[in-house]
Amino acid sequence: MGLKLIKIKNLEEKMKGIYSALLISFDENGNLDEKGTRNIVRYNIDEMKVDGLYVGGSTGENFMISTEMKKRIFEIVKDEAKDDVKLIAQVGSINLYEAVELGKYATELGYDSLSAVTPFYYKFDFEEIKNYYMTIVNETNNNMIIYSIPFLTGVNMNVEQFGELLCHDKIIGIKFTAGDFYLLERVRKAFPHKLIYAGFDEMLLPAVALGVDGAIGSTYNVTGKIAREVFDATKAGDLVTARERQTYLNDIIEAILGNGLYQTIKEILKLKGVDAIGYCRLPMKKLSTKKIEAAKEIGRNFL
Ligand SMILES: CC(=O)N[C@H](C=O)[C@@H](O)[C@H](O)[C@H](O)CO
Ligand SMILES: CC(=O)C(=O)O
Repeated sequence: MGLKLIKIKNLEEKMKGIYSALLISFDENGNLDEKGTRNIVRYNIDEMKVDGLYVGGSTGENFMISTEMKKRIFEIVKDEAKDDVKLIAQVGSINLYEAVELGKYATELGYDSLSAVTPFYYKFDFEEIKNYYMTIVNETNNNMIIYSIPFLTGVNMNVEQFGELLCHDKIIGIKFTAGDFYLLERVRKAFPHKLIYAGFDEMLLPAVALGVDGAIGSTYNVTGKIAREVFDATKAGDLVTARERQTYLNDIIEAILGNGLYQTIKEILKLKGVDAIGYCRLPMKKLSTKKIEAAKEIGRNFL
């Protein structure tokens, strides 16, 4: 094996596993609750036993906050997590200058890899998308994980296009948040040494069956241990256990989605004793008193 391949394989080994897409605590006026956010970080590491944190994702309400606040979040999460777990900083933005600035910032803080959502809103063509990733990688010299989430961005890439990005050494993987398992399998086969993370928690089992290296999800902030059971059982070929655990996980996810995704997970964290304020940023709404009660009920019943 060539030296380069060994290096890539070592990195891939280290970055595998279950990552929470980190929730951030905000107060009622949308200010960052730093102490609460630190407590969520600790809960993920100490109680959910995750292998890593994905910071600044959809779950981090990242697209609704200022550059300065994004930087502060990267800073306090690194300060709290230290080197306990792997850290991925999602820096993607349709303002490429912001993405580069954040990428440099997170790289200096010591984040293990960057990730960037495919640029969205305008219909960027593939040449533009490729230029976006190459710019971030070249300016930061950090690793990059492509964040593909077509149901929110409208950006669909095919195997050839993923391949054009993944052939770059620094582009180490994909966070694949889609239900297109044919595409997932084709990418897996074409790039056996790249990292693929499953993005939909409710479809973890089939993604692991197809050979993903890890998973990044919002619900793992509170279901991390169940996710690991699904992951391990599927890998071990124990499909009876894997399905039973995925079904249990999906009962929880269905209830959470029905009550308000991020708001409900934040309420469950509080129920679990995590001292965080736990509002979401506008325009995301507050839970009604009834829904707060329902969120607690989900936590009490399942977790
Ligand atoms: C938009 C969003 O939050 N996506 C997450 C990951 O990509 C998932 O973890 C989902 O939240 C989860 O699978 C529930 O649908
Ligand atoms: C993985 C996910 O939920 C996120 O982007 O935050």
